[in-house]
Amino acid sequence: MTSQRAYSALPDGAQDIGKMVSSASEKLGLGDNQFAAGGFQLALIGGILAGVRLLGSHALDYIKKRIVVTAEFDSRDESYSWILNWLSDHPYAKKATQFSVSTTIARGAQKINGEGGDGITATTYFLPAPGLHFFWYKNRLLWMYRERVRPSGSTVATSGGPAVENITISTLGRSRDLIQSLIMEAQSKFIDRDKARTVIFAADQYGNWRRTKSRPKRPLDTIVMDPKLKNYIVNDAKEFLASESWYAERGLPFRRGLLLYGSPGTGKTSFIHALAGELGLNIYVVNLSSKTITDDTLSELVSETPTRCLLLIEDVDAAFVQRESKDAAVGITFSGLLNSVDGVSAQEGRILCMTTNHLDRLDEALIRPGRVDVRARFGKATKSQAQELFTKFFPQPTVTTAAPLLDLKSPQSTEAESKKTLEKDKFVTNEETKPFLTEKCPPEVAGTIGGAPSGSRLTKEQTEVLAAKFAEAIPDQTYSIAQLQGFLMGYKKTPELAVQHVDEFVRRAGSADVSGTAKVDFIGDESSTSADADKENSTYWEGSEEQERERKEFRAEKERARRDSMT
Ligand SMILES: Nc1ncnc2c1ncn2[C@@H]1O[C@H](COP(=O)(O)OP(=O)(O)OP(=O)(O)O)[C@@H](O)[C@H]1O
Repeated sequence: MTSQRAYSALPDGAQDIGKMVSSASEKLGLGDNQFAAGGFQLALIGGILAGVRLLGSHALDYIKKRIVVTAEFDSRDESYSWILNWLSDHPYAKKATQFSVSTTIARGAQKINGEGGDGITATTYFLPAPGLHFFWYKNRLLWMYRERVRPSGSTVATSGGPAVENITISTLGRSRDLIQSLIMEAQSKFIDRDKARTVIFAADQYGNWRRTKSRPKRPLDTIVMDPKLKNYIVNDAKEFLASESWYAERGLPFRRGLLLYGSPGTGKTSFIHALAGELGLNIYVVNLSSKTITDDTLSELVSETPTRCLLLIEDVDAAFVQRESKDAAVGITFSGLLNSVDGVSAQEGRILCMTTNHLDRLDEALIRPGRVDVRARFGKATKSQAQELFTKFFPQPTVTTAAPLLDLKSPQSTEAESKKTLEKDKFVTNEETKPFLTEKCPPEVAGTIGGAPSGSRLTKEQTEVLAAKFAEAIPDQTYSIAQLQGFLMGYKKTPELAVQHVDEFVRRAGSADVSGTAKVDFIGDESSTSADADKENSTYWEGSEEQERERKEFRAEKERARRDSMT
């Protein structure tokens, strides 16, 4: 009775609940025990109120779903970058009083640097700060909520990683069309941004792909190499990308493997960049020597590459040389690598490009047909390639009248003249050019080899004469293109001086320790490869016999060591 009286102070609805609870406790025979009855009643009231609240929030949720459309974006997903990029361009972001300033468009662990700008300072993005924002889109009011949350759980991808961000964009109504069109617009704006560029992704320490930079697409014709080999690889890759159904009909995994091998500085990486540009693919780079990469992260990374991309593993031999030298910190195993590149989770439609300076150090299993379909050897510059490099380095002029060539026979006048030119144009020199020039170099100019400024003062014919002289002085297949380019960098505006000093460069390089670089490489031609291609059902651009013999000896030695260790 006491408790019934106490309920009279409560509002009508709650009084009724109180009375019902009280009579229930009496029916249960708890009325005499004040403590038991009180506890029971409190528990029952709490339960009923929680139920009412739950029902209320469900009802609210239900109503919200009927009248509000919401899209959610998670910073771990690519779509988050589309939205941030879109928002940074929206008039609201430009006048929002609560905004965050960023030089990157970050999506969780992945950062998209503010590319562009003036090339010195990064582009700055102004974004609505975390919290609630209202803005207009196509004459409709939208609201956005941006928040930062700590990732829950500890998957490989998120453990210890930075905070995750969420954005929700909502509007009144029942149709998704408006928000969908916003998303499509954001996506195409984002894609357009990268159309003329090759985007490079690398694995970060959390096992996520992280966008590291984007570069203007490198034109294929800036790569000096055997044109037959160049065309072969490009056409092969194009044909591959267009043959998805052919692979599907035969039940073959839709993947292609490419191995580029040869001395350092012969253009393997540069060619891959140009190839990616030509195919319109982005590059995903894996560094096997990285201490944070394990079999699991590699497999996860490979499976997370997009369906069309170029997966690049540079210096593929390096990780396993370190492994053999018992560097316990290297977390990748050879079988882990094999499983990742051709395991079930490996993405379809990707071109795997591997590079190495030491073909002979690669395990046969890694480069067997199916994993590597095309092998291409990159050799030292032939005379004609040296000539081509020279003409590409000093681009064809727009001038039609011949300028007087600098007097090559009068070193004093040419040195003085070149100094004058160089005052305006500082540059770095490599070892070969040090004796002549010691200035600082501007960043590489995209689209030209090495960065020689366009609009030379010489005519095409004059440049060609100099190029022929340059090639004459360069011994065949002795220097890498990078070495020759390094030398030419010292004479960005004075091709005559380059020709004047080329003999000295050759003499110096000859007297320096160039063991290993003086060895003659060659780029095989198509005819010399057909036998191997038939034999191994794969297209090979083979190296010299000597290299092949070295490889066989190396394999035999490895086999002997394996057998010895078993006995
Ligand atoms: N064949 C080439 N055509 C045009 N440029 C080249 C060529 N070879 C080298 N270079 C230039 O030399 C530099 C180094 O080239 P690159 O990194 O592509 O060589 P690499 O063969 O991948 O070397 P490494 O084996 O050491 O990685 C770049 O600036 C590139 O522009």
